[in-house]
Amino acid sequence: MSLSSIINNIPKAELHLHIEGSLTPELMWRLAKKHSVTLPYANVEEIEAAYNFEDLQSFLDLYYAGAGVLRDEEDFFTLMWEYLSRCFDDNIVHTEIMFDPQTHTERGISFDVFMAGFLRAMTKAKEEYGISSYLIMSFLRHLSEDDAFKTLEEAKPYYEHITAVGLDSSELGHPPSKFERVFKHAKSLGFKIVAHAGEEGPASYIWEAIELLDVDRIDHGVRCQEDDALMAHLKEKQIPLTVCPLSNLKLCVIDDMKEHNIIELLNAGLLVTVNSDDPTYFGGFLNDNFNALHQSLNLDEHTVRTLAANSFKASFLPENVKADFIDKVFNA
Ligand code: HPA
Ligand SMILES: [Zn+2]
Repeated sequence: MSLSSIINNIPKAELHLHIEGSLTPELMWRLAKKHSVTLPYANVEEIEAAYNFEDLQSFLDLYYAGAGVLRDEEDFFTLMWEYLSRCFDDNIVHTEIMFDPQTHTERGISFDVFMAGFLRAMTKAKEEYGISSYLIMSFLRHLSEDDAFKTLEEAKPYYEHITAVGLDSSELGHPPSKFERVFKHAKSLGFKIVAHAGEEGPASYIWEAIELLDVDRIDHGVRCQEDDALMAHLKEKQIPLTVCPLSNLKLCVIDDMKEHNIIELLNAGLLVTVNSDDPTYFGGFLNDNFNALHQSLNLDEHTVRTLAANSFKASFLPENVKADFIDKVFNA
């Protein structure tokens, strides 16, 4: 079997995916028409052509603008349903999905609207595809900690549907320490904790996420290699890194996929996983990320299976469920 078929056929989990970053240009166009929103593009091709980024911020500007077409429950349902259908195609059997409530509440769209749409699609995907999915509520780090506290409070009726709390958006200048109190509170409520750190920001932000936010996983984390003591700590504690290769390339964190350090991190004993981040903006879903790594770094079959097994190991699934999937990864 070719490596690409193995990539397709083995069961996988995705742990770093922003649902707003799975909005296809076609859906953006359709919803803009539906709600009479004027986009700065003449057609779908122009939307696609605009996806050339020089850094994280240049992407985030388009990403937040694009999310502006999401207005009613049906829109959020369709967004989630299209992503979960794509998971089915890629043989993703479990996914832990980030959503940015403040992107919507700031526009006057309440939790009741987007949560109803998300949860309806997630239930349907479980029934029709057998895909399990968890939600990670992410705070926007360019906003204040008070705003994050307010968001955590607004989410109260939905706590049972939210597994973890995360931190995303513009990293530089917004270190994890800015959110120490709200994450302490979220942890006391029983949420798992994740945070983007070490994507554009320095290794010290990864330390802060570990020491001040008490994270269960680091999102990205690829700059950990700049600090030997941090590498040793990540290895010893097996704190997972949810790495996103095509995202790193598109946002110029690396200049060439051949430079990607994911395999070096794996070989150094770190628990790394492969993820798509914002697939419709970065040019590929999960299997595309595996294939891009394979093309540039020449992965072997054992490495692919190890990365897929890591996706379950690093997930928030119950231990017995993880073990069953890991078994399947090595026998599929
Ligand atoms: O890669 C990312 N980094 C930070 N914030 C984000 N929000 C969506 N994607 C990202
Ligand atoms: Zn991300």
